[in-house]
Amino acid sequence: MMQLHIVDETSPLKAVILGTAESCGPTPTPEEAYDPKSLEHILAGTYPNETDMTKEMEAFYNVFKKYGVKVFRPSVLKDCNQIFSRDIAFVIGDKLFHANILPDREREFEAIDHVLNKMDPSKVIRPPEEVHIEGGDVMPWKEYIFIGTYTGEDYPDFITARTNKAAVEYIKSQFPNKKVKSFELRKSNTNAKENALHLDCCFQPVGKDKAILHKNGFLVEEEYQWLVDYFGKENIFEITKDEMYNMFSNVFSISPEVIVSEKSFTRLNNWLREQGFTVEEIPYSEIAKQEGLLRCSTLPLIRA
Ligand SMILES: NC(=[NH2+])NCCC[C@H](N)C(=O)O
Repeated sequence: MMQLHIVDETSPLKAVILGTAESCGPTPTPEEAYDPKSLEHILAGTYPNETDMTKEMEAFYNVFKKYGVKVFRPSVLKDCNQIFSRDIAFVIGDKLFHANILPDREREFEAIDHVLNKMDPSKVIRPPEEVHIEGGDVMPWKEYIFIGTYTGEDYPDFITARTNKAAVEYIKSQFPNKKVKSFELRKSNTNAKENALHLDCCFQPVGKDKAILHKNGFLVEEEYQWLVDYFGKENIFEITKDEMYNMFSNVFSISPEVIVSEKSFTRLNNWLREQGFTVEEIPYSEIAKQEGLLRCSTLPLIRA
């Protein structure tokens, strides 16, 4: 039986689900888009194709193989976008939570059944229906669980708001011994530069005590400031609006020392190397057009 174990974002990765771009279907119509960056590329005629995205995901797969990580893939559903495994479920401690994801994406979950079958069924949990939550908004970090949310009254108007207040309360009730810290995120259905789709689109811890952060992704200044104070200004790489749009905060840690990043993220990759990290650079700019990147494409199951 598989022993799940995730308590942070960077401990050495042992097992992961990596999404797939295979049979991701034709270019969606503008009405079918559920994030502003995909919409932008659908309208401009630059939406990415399956061949290019599959190559990018293979490059990611090869990095995992190089570091000896056990990689599971979803079974391929016909004409279904299954790139962003992160959102369909998430692991905290030794439990896997079945995300109550955007209904447009619900189908993606059945494709990981063969992985769930390896787990103790009592450790696979489905939150109640009113709890809206996606893995991109959930980050266990030592004694904390960080959660991105949007609690405005206009929550139902935002297809980009995926984690609600009930989710924050639910996670608190499940983990009474953890400190659950929530962050209100800026949402826009139409402007990707003003939209933090998930917490991992404007923030991510790296290494043991550092973080990548974008101020404008946060709606409440004190919540942003809390992160600055927690990590310390000198340990933070603050990214610009354009860098957030390019998904700089969505790199992925294989260990506290090794980070997978996009090859064009020059300013970030140089900073990471200056801090002593090994940076595994891969091409991922086609997938980036769908407002997700490396962290979004993974669902970590075990970190040592
Ligand atoms: N964890 C993430 N940031 N995932 C990105 C998912 C992107 C996808 N286009 C969506 O809107 O659902």
